[in-house]
Amino acid sequence: MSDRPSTPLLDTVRVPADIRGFNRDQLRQLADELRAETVSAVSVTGGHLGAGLGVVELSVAIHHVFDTPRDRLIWDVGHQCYPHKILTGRRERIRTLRQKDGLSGFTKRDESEYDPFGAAHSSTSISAGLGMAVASRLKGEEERRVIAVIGDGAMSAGMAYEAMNNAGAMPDRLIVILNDNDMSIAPPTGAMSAYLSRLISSRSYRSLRDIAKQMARVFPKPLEQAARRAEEFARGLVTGGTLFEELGFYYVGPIDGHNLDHLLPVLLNVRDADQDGPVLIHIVTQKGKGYPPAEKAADKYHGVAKFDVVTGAQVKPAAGAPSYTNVYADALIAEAEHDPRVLAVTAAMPTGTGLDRFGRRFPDRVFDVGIAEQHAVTFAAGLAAEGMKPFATIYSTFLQRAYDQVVHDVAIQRLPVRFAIDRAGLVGADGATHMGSFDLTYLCCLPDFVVMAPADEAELMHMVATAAQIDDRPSAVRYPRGEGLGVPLPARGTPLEIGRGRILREGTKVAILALGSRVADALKAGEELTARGYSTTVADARFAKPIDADLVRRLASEHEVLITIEENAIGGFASQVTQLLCDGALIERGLKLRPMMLPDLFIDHASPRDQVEMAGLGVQAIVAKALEALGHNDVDVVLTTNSRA
Ligand SMILES: Cc1ncc(C[n+]2csc(CCOP(=O)(O)OP(=O)(O)O)c2C)c(N)n1
Ligand SMILES: CC(=O)[C@@H](O)[C@H](O)COP(=O)(O)O
Ligand SMILES: [Mg+2]
Repeated sequence: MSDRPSTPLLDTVRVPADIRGFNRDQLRQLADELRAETVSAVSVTGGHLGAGLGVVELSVAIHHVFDTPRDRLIWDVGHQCYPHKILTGRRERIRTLRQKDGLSGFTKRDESEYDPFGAAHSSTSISAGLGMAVASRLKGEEERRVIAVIGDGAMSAGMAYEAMNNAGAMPDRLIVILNDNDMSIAPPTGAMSAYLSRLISSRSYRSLRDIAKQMARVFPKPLEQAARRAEEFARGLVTGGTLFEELGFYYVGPIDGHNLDHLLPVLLNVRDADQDGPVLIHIVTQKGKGYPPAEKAADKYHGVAKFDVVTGAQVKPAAGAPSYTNVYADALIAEAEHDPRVLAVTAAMPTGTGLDRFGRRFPDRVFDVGIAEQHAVTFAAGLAAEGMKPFATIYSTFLQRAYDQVVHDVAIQRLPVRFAIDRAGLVGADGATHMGSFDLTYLCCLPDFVVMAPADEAELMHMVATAAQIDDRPSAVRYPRGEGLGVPLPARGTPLEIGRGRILREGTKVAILALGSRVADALKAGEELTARGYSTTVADARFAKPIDADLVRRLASEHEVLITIEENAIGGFASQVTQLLCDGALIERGLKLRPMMLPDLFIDHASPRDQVEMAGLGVQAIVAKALEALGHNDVDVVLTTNSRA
């Protein structure tokens, strides 16, 4: 039995086809129930709330008007899709959101036919939608609509403009709904955001009559009675070209995205018009709409922990060690106090990266460039070319988008951009799309890059100080999501010798050379192995590139088994180590080398602890790996020490 609250209309909805015959009053009631159900579900799972609350009416309206899943509906980013999931056959599982084996927090193709395109990184919807529209035309399909819903924040990214530039010159019918809530995760920045605000304030909301007039002008075949009547008034009405019209879109709006009386006729008209070319419907909504604690919060409850529905109070984690993010911010502040050239760049993630903290201390030295990772990197390259010390502070997963900029604009020119890569490794509930699995691979292959990973938060401070001093080439420090280990912190980091690791525990038979977030578990595994009679050395590599060649050679020549371990996919740290050992022929001399890394699969949402186990990188897995190398096959490792993953 489900513990979901009973809701009279929502209970009758299993799939969107069930609401196609609803009248407006029923749709309004459905929207109210859907909002309450969304709040109730997220209160027990945590997750992205504010964005979904802002598109409740839109979700109802789209599924009422369009023939989903035959018509394709793409949610940009996908973090606003919980109401959509509830309406599309996933209500029974909605309280499993973001948990192991539960529903994803984003749209996902293999989860439902109502999710025709997966997302989680922003600003992909117009491109994907255009591809689908063109495919539909080429296949000769009849009347398949494609709808892309994109937020004002996502509209700040280059990909959205690349897609509009393409779509505006194509004959294909693509319906883009710009969901403008004047929010990104933080308040939006940039000239486009200011333009949208001006567009809204210069036109205010369209009245129904205004909308009808505008539609009559835009679409030659207005189907609604209201629109037909309004057509008479519409002749000669010139609304002035918006940027979108200049790009070849039919622009409709701005309209109140919470008002079904306005949304429904507009969507119906757009659905039935036989107009060629793309349409952009500009709707204005409120992030967090209808749930007072979210409406009042500065972040509109973008992402929340579990919370009390009545008060909105979120469950606070027990006070623990400071997060890597905050330690990074403090370390950067400490560097910036000593050097006015230290600057920080974020791509729309000021809170997630800790740069809001830095910005409170140095408001003129932090740059939020919007959801624009590619630009962020090349902007930082420009700063570095002029002698500044930019810290491009970007989540590992989002830096993927800017890879050519990292290679072409930074690395080839040896520009000393400092990459502070947050959320490196396993990230938990956001799942496969947000894993920081690849940064070591994609950075360590670049000539001359310095790549560091701290074993704890004090090490992070030292690595930030090291990066601040590296003036002749690019460098990166990658660190995990969440809390540090609670070690004492200096007021300011001390620069490290580049390419030098450190021994943390001396042994004779097994050596574990660990990087970054895996060092702590490596130490526990070393303790366990030693307790079992296999004297174990544990070393912290500190640098994934350049690796400490002396240390690696020493570990390889003095031990029977050498394990490397990192929270990254193949091609990262281990690849550097094996290359060195192959060159030195140490492997041929009988070394049992066992590289441990993330497995060759995309790891879905689960708790970080579960993910470490799923990845086979926990304490038990390390111990088992060593025992297997020593010839003990099929060992079922039960830890004898206090070591836990
Ligand atoms: C490429 C990329 N960079 C950063 C993010 C992090 N991110 C997720 S949602 C979001 C804000 C999106 O704002 P908007 O599109 O307006 O949606 P809203 O939350 O306001 O509904 C950001 C920056 C991301 N998902 N993808
Ligand atoms: C949707 C999105 O991309 C962000 O909201 C992301 O989920 C934030 O992740 P953190 O919680 O790790 O900051
Ligand atoms: Mg927004």
